[in-house]
Amino acid sequence: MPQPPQIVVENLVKHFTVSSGGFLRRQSRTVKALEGVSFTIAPGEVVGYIGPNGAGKSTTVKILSGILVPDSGTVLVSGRIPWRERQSHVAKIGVVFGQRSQLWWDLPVAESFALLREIYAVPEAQHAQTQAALVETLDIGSFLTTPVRQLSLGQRMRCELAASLLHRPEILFLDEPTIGLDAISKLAVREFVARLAREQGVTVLLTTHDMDDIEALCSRVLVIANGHVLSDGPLEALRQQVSRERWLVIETAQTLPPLPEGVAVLRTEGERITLGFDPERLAVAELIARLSQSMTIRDLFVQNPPIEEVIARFYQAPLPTAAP
Ligand SMILES: Nc1ncnc2c1ncn2[C@@H]1O[C@H](COP(=O)(O)OP(=O)(O)OP(=O)(O)O)[C@@H](O)[C@H]1O
Repeated sequence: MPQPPQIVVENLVKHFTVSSGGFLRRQSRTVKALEGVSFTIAPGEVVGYIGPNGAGKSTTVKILSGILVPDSGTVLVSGRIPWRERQSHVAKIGVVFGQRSQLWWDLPVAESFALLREIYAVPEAQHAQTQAALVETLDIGSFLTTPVRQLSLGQRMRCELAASLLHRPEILFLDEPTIGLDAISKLAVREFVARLAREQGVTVLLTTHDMDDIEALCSRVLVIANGHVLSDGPLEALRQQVSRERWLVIETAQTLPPLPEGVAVLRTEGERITLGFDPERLAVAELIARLSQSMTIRDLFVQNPPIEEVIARFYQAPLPTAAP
């Protein structure tokens, strides 16, 4: 039986009024950050929340975590209205904003952790146990006594993750958790989040511009643009919605013969040529056979277009017109 949703968002609307101009010619305009956003998330799901800059992602996360109040619409997180029941709500959620720190800049990491224990009123024994487990899995033991401002970004992000989980939340909101990290730190963060969801059933809503984060972690992706949800489903479904195109990459020292209709050269790098084609119009075996008739191919492989390209095309597609 499907589980009842843990997060229910219905018709969320949030507008901001921003003033511009000088003291005398002051003007104000309305920024429509969210224009009727709805979705549900089941317990234990790991959902990617993606969209171009300014789409409304952070605004959604701020409302879900009780920081912002929407103009209209309803939100229930484990049956709670986040901005009404803020205290009991924050005790059950963890939040990491990659661009901001929840740690005290001048204090050693361990002291920040101790302060968080007090803020969340976590019993000492439970705190010690959770902290020990987090220190081990995130490998942050060697800099617990270092002031936060002296940590590298990768070290700090691992501490942020630990800080957000010390009170054992059932839901984790991650806003750009891998931004600016090197490849190894990104992998460490991804692996940690995957384990958290798998082993402890923590629900994760992950906002990111990094498609590798999405591919590594999310069984489902919500796409938002201009305050509207444009798509909701597995990444593969999104790919198919945008294009059936596949790529044939060939290596050859020769020049290409005239190509069959519907096949295009996408890029040429030295002796490596990437062709785009629609497998429903022309089967890959047929394409290879036709090319091989008039040239020698040294190596070849077929691949899907990188997900970044798929998403970029999706963002460029015409947006639904807003209701007047
Ligand atoms: N406090 C605010 N005051 C005025 N406008 C705001 C405020 N917060 C957000 N906005 C505007 O609302 C829109 C949505 O912003 P939001 O931060 O939710 O986007 P985002 O999808 O998180 O973008 P990014 O990927 O760039 O982080 C933007 O146009 C932004 O400028």
